[in-house]
Amino acid sequence: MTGRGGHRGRFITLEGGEGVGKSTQLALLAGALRARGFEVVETREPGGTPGAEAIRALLLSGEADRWNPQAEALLFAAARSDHVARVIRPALERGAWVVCDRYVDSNRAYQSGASGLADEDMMALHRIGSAGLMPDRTFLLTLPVDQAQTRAGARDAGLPDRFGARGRDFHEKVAGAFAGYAAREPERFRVIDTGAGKEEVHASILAALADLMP
Ligand SMILES: Nc1ncnc2c1ncn2[C@@H]1O[C@H](COP(=O)(O)OP(=O)(O)O)[C@@H](O)[C@H]1O
Ligand SMILES: Cc1cn([C@H]2C[C@H](O)[C@@H](COP(=O)(O)OP(=O)(O)O)O2)c(=O)[nH]c1=O
Repeated sequence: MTGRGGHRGRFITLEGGEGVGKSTQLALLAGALRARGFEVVETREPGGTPGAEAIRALLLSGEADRWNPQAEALLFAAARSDHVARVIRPALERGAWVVCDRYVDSNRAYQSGASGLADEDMMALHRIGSAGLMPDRTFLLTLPVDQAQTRAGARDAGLPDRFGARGRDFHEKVAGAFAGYAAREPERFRVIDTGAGKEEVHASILAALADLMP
């Protein structure tokens, strides 16, 4: 999509399990892109619009079994549909860069890879809800599950949400599913280990965006 001045907006997503460093890296990346003079829209899923934030509250609070996996998948796709239509597409059309904390690959990894639904069904929901809009680049941030849980535990002061509260096996399945998608789509994905310091990880992410810079 080409904005005014001929600059094409880019759509970047950060994916990975809880506590791997997505929000930290999103803020650093947005700052670096702004320093290069781009308009940058920082956003997250589920959420990013009033309607999608309302759905987020339904999804992340309450009992572990509040929703069955099918209902959960539909709610995430509904939140994404509103977010894409009201925020992401308009931003890309005016030539902005959009950096988003989680997107459809989270739907695939959590509701399909770890909860047993079919990946093709998640992609079908994405086609219906969001015309299948895919990112230009997806960073899969990786860290061993126990280290990520330690980081998330320190951040959340021992109060995890409905997903964070699931067991280690669930989070291992999520990580395995993400790795599988990244291996199958090497053009779109870059896998970044976040065991190093924040600035070092940030530098790796910027280097892995060089081919998309105008
Ligand atoms: N490279 C890093 N090294 C050490 N701690 C980090 C690093 N990146 C993030 N953290 C810390 O780990 C916690 C989880 O990071 P966060 O960015 O919130 O993860 P996510 O958004 O993936 O859940 C935060 O307290 C953050 O400050
Ligand atoms: C976007 C999305 C998120 N999720 C889950 C992953 C997270 O556990 C939760 C969002 O919580 P969030 O607090 O944003 O994640 P993090 O702890 O990584 O900062 O929702 C899905 O299961 N499917 C999806 O499509």
